Amino acid sequence: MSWGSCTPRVEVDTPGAVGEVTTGRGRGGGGPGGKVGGMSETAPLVEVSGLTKRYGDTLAVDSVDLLVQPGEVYGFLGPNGAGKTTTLRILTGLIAPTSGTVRVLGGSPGQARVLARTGSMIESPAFYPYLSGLDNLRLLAEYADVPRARIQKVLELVDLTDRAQDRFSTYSLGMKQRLGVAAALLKDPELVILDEPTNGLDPAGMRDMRRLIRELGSDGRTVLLSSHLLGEVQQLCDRVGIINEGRMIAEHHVEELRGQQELVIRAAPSESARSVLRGVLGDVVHLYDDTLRIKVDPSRAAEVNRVLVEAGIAVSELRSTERALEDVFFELTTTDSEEKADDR
Ligand SMILES: Nc1ncnc2c1ncn2[C@@H]1O[C@H](COP(=O)(O)OP(=O)(O)OP(=O)(O)O)[C@@H](O)[C@H]1O
Repeated sequence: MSWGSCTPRVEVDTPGAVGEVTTGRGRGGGGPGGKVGGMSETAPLVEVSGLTKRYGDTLAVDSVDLLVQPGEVYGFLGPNGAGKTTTLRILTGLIAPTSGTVRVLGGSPGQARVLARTGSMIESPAFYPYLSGLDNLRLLAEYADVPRARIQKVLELVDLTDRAQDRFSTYSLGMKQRLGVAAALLKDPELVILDEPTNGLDPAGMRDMRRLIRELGSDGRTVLLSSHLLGEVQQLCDRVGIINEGRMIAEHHVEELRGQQELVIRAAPSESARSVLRGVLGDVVHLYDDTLRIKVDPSRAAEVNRVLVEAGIAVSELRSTERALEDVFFELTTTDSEEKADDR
């Protein structure tokens, strides 16, 4: 867990790693009259270019580019081990990248003036178990020079006021996570970075956390969160970056991803149908089990039907569908989608 500048217990595997990771290229960084480091109001809050992190032979993050714009809720989506936490740890100054350019709020990650405007929860919250939630927050507030009145405010925000006097060790996982978010919000940050905030929570805990994140987003704050849950990102985020094996494989508005329509066809023999349609439409045609999925405008349904019928193929079903983010992710992270057809 990281609180940016207000934690006494940050996890740093490269001491002094912060601050020296930018080249000063910064699209939003150089001009006068901005918020932090001369950053203008409309400049991206997070700018990452060619970010790479290597651990020995493991390439945890591989040439990642990422822009997070002010006021958006950005979802960083990927399976376990994709490189999400490593990227977020770099953005919060906990570790240094091997190479690449990183600017956060117009400055370098980990710079005091950047940390003062960033709240983060990376991995599991780490609090003193024998202290109450309130006392844990008091310690952090003192460390970060935050007025005590703010503590009550953040406890209300995360709906923990009633349990604030109880020991941290008695909290449920959901409450622990919410206290983590409360700590991240202590400094009233412009940018909130949350690593898998619903991880390990039961359905009620997930619901509460999502509600909280929505509130943060609608409050004008910029939120960057990671998740391996497609539905979650779909519900919460404006834009999503999809990362797999360290590489960013797509970055889209959620609506763009979800909104892409396709035709779903059942036809026999299905292999022949795929060959015929690929001959006409190219590699937008995919066969999963015995179902063909074609990424074309649904208005081409009649044409597709005619092509198949003229080739002597019997069409038993032809409909258009909006792709779920899950389908998009599956496709993007599958090198040969037909080989993996059995998984569907
Ligand atoms: N300190 C480290 N030393 C060696 N390898 C590491 C270290 N931290 C991460 N890795 C490796 O880097 C890769 C990316 O890990 P990372 O934790 O960033 O993935 P993730 O997308 O956050 O996964 P998860 O959802 O499981 O947390 C993995 O192969 C991981 O084993």
